[in-house]
Amino acid sequence: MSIVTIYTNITITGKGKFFEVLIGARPEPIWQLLSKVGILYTLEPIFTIIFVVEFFDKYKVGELTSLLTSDLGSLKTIVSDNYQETVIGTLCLLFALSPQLAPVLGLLMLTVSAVVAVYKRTTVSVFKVHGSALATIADCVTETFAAIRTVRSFGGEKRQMSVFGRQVLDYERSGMTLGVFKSINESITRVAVYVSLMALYCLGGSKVKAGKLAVGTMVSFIGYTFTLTFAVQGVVNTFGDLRGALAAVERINSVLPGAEIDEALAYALEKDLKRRKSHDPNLEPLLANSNGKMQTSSVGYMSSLKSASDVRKLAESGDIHLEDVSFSYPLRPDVEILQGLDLTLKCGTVTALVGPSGAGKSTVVQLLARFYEPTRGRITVAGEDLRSFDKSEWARAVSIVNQEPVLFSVSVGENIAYGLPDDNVSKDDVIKAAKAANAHEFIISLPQATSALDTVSERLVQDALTRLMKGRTTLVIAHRLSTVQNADLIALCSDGKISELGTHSELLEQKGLYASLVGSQRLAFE
Ligand SMILES: Nc1ncnc2c1ncn2[C@@H]1O[C@H](COP(=O)(O)OP(=O)(O)OP(=O)(O)O)[C@@H](O)[C@H]1O
Repeated sequence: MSIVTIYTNITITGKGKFFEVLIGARPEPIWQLLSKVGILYTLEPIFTIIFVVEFFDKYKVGELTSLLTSDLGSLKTIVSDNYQETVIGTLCLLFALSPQLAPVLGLLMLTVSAVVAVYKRTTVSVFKVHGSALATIADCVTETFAAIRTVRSFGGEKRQMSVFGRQVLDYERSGMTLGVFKSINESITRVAVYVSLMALYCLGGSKVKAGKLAVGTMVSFIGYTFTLTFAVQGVVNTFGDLRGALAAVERINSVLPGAEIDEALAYALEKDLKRRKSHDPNLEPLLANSNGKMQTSSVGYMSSLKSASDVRKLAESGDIHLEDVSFSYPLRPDVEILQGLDLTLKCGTVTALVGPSGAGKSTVVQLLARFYEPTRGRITVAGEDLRSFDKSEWARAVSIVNQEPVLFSVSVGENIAYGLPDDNVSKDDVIKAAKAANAHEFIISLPQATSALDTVSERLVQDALTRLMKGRTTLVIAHRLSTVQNADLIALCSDGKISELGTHSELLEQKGLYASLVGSQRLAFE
């Protein structure tokens, strides 16, 4: 009687790439056969299967068959994480099981390999397009959230949504194309397998009939061919995809309940989208769930918001008051950044806001731009509470010029168009805006590169700003004394309040914090 034990010692540190399979010819002692059949190894990373065989009796076909049949299951389980290795390992065992059926198996392998090779060649570009479509979506999302303040200050939400929607549609299209390729590959492969199966039945059947092959051997042969080449592949792939998708859904679900919806902004966007006559197909997938109904809960209040023309009129004619404004950031509700701040920005004048680092100057700007609402107190424009203004319209009335401007990864022209109110901005509008910013000459000298904007003379930018500020209500936050001292009014912010107010000379005379900032050169000519 044969007593054969197989010890498997498997080390997997990655996917195997190079295999050398030694296949022995029968009949010969089992340990020799197994040592030749079973040594699979990869050079890098290491994938080694070592069979240690204890052999006490002579080799018998039937026992070998049952041994392979019973132990192959565990071997399959062990290596099933690595599909390629599974196939190659299984093939070795199948060759050992029945060299008579090997030609059919070879045919199957050749056909499948050819299909896979052709498929891989033809789908490289499809995969690339699909991958880059996904990367583009990721870039767009990263860029949008990194520059969310710029997006909001220009009222660019709809534009970003449209760009995102277009990219999602591109991704969907490339996914469909890829799906077609995958289906064709799957179909051809399956046809190859079924044809091979028929051939196996014919060939194997004739050998069984002639008494040259055991029925069990043939059944095992066919069974393993299918189980290991397709079922395992299909199940592993499907469950892999499903697991990934479920994990993603779980992550999304863990984030969504904590997200707060800015209802005023959501309402303004929906209203804006409805008002536009032009139909943007890129936005459709993103709005598919709204069914044309407002999603916001306070529609009554929202629909009483001031119209575009009212907002513009009030912004152009009225003073802006911050009245007893207190504010804490949502993530730090216990820290009050502004504590009853009062400030008036006179219509058409320049107010400079100065103060120590962390005093809350940028926070004031963010409240004025309505990135946040005051926790207490209110901001009024010409006596009207800012909360009664449509957020999108207010974004159009307010411009924020950052010290470090954000540029989106589109052309210079598209970056300029971002700040213009209409969706269909003409080239002339862009040129006009570029001229107003003293940037036209410089831009037309550029080959394509936006990064060279660093070389624009700061003087030119300053001149353009000075010109554009005329007649506009302006709040300047600056550390440059020349900018500050020319302002109509200087407000010093400290401890969340305005503690000093006046012109440059008045504040110097007060000999307070402003005078000491100037004295210590924290406000300085540069
Ligand atoms: N998003 C935020 N969440 C929580 N705290 C914030 C946030 N943004 C700013 N802060 C905190 O609010 C305080 C005021 O910040 P702010 O940027 O308004 O000061 P600043 O006067 O403009 O300072 P600087 O001159 O250094 O720019 C700081 O302590 C800052 O850490």
